[in-house]
Amino acid sequence: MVSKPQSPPLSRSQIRKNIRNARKNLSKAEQEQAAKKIKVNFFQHKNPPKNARIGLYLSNDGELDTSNLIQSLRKENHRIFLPIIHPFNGTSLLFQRYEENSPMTQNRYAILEPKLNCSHICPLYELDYLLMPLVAFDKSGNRLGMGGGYYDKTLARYYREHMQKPELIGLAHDCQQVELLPTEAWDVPLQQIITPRQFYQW
Ligand SMILES: Nc1nc2c(c(=O)[nH]1)N(C=O)[C@@H](CNc1ccc(C(=O)N[C@@H](CCC(=O)O)C(=O)O)cc1)CN2
Ligand SMILES: Nc1ncnc2c1ncn2[C@@H]1O[C@H](COP(=O)(O)OP(=O)(O)OP(=O)(O)O)[C@@H](O)[C@H]1O
Repeated sequence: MVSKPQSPPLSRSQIRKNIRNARKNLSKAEQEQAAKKIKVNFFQHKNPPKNARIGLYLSNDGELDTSNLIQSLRKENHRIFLPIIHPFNGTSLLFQRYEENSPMTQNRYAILEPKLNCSHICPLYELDYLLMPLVAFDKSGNRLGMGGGYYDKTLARYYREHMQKPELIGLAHDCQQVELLPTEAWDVPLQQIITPRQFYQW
């Protein structure tokens, strides 16, 4: 039998482009549904410790909307932290407390982040969970991000020093799953991924 010619595997940048388009094409109604389901799914599978410290993100570029989840976590007295692009090295992330009245500013990608206040920064190893944005994920928990390497660089430094906390959890739409991602040495795989439909754990 003649086997079908295989198309070459897509590159990281091609996958990034395709999946960014797919999630940007989700309708407003689909985004709202997804935001509600992710909240339900989170509390179904995770039982945060009392007054947990949770790293999160504010959605951009069709990412899964975290606003419902943030509201519910706050109601239960958990503490939310958002990424700030490091003011000195510009290549890694700091996590700063995000409250309802926190002063905010736009970063270089026009994403809102808390205005730097060193006394509100939480060291990574004191976060219980880090809920991370991603562009694509595969069946092994590999993660492809926006291409800045911010999370990879932040976690690489951290991983050399600490191992236990935080739990690394990706949040994504179901359409962001791909069969196999081409990986790089610096990629930090996720331990769990929550989508509106599924909970994956490795
Ligand atoms: N919501 C959210 N916040 C986040 C991240 C994220 O992925 N999502 N990040 C995760 O690391 C960091 C920011 N990383 C980003 C990297 C690239 C682009 C981006 O839009 N790039 C443009 C080109 C921008 C330019 O250079 O002008 C593009 O690719 O179209 C956005 C965020 C920190 N905060
Ligand atoms: N631990 C690291 N040390 C040094 N450079 C790194 C490290 N991690 C990533 N990089 C650099 O960052 C660049 C972007 O990496 P990559 O494409 O994996 O980012 P990403 O995972 O898509 O983005 P992000 O983590 O911000 O969501 C790469 O070209 C790589 O050279």
